[in-house]
Amino acid sequence: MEKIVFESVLPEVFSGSDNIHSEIWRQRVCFQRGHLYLVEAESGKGKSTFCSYVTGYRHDYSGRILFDDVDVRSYKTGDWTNCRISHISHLFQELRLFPELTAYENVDIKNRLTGFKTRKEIERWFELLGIADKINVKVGMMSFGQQQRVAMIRALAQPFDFLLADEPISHLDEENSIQMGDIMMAEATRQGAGVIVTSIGRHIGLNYEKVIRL
Ligand SMILES: Nc1ncnc2c1ncn2[C@@H]1O[C@H](COP(=O)(O)OP(=O)(O)OP(=O)(O)O)[C@@H](O)[C@H]1O
Repeated sequence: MEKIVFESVLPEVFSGSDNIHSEIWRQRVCFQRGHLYLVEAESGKGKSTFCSYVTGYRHDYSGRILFDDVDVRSYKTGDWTNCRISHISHLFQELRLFPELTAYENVDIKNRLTGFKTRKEIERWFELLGIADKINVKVGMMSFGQQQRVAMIRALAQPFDFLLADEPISHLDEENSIQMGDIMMAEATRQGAGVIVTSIGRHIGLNYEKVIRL
């Protein structure tokens, strides 16, 4: 997939509001593969809603969302499944890890769908993110910041054309944020993928090509 286009999209929840000043809602915006975007907004403006539309978990909007000129309203369940396995990866704001599985199992359960990364490569990410000692610990026993790092590793353990990172560093210190940004961009560059980071204010210091106010 080369591009994602939002055309006059407006979430139903905002349909009664005349007071919308957004560079995405009701506008035309094109996200291109291989480019890096920051979507900034205050709480409640719809960052998670935006991600849910791109990943097909929600469809409560007017307007059109196009993947390479195809309106995603025509997508069937199988199309969305294929998309999530091989084209769009999503780091959820609320992570959605399985607390009863270990950190490694959480990554492996995704990686096994495509066999994209070797165990060695995954272990290397755990090392780089400073949680190698937690690899066999149940996620329910880890801090939120540690879980955030596991969720990023899981998001990277698949092929993708676009990566959506919803508030990826909300619980990380400066050093880990930088490391997370480096790892994320290294993998995105390797795959030639587009990256869309959302932020409420504090964000990873990357060379964003476009900053969009939601
Ligand atoms: N599943 C849903 N169905 C319908 N409306 C929703 C749903 N989830 C959130 N909303 C509404 O959409 C609006 C935007 O919410 P959203 O969670 O996308 O904001 P956000 O910018 O991600 O906020 P935050 O930074 O606080 O997480 C809110 O008014 C919210 O009530």
